[in-house]
Amino acid sequence: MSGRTRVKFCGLTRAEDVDAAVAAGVDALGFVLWPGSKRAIDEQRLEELAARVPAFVTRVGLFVDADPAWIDRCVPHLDLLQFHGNETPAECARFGRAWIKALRMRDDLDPGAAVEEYAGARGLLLDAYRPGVPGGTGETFDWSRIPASLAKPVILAGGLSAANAAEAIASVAPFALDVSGGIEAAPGIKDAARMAAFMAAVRDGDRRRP
Ligand SMILES: O=C(O)c1ccccc1NCC(=O)[C@H](O)[C@H](O)COP(=O)(O)O
Repeated sequence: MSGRTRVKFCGLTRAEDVDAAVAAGVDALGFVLWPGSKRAIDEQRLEELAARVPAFVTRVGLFVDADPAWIDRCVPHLDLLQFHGNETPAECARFGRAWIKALRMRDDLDPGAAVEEYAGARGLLLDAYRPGVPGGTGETFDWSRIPASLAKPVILAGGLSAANAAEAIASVAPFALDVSGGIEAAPGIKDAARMAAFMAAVRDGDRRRP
C-alpha cells in the first residue's frame, strides 16, 4: 500500500494535548480505556476529549480484555476500537464499530496467520512484545519480521519518535505509525513540540518513501 503515511497519537489525557495534536495534523487520536495504564482515562474524560475532536480525525478507544459492558458505554464517543489483549475475532466484532487488533510481536507470532484469523479487522497494529505489559512499552522490535506484503493495513507501533519515524517508513512502508511515549514529556502528558516534530519527520519520510 503506498501514499501518505497516516499517524495516530495514542494515550491522550488532556484537552490541550488533543488541540495540539489536531493542529499538528494527526489522523487519529487514541484514548486508553484500560485502568492498568498510566494513560488511562475515565468515561467522563473520554466524553470531554472526544467532543473536542473535529470531523475527519478518528477517535480510537483502546481496550485490554475489557468487560463488554464498559466497551458499550464508551462506544458512543468512538469511531474505531483497538483491542490490545487476548480478544478473539468474535469478541472484537460484537460492538457495531470498526476495529483493529494489536499484535505484540512475540518470537513465535506469525503476522500472516493473524491476518487470516482477524479477517474482520480494518488493520493490524504491530507492537513490541514485553512479557506482562500489554502495550506502551516505548520499545521497538525487529521490523524485518514484518512480511513485505500483508493483506491488511499495517499500523507500526513501539518505540517510535521523530528520530526514527522516517527510517520506519523507509523500512516497513506501513499504512500508519502509532506513537505514544515518543511524543510525551511524561506518561499521559503530551508535548506539543514533540508532536509537531513527529509529524515533520513523517512528512520527511513520505517524501523519500519507496
Ligand atoms: O499506552 C499504554 O499505556 C498502553 C497500555 C496498554 C495497552 C496499550 C497501550 N498503548 C498502546 C498504544 O497504542 C501505544 O501507542 C503503542 O503501544 C506504542 O507505545 P510507545 O512504544 O510508547 O510509542
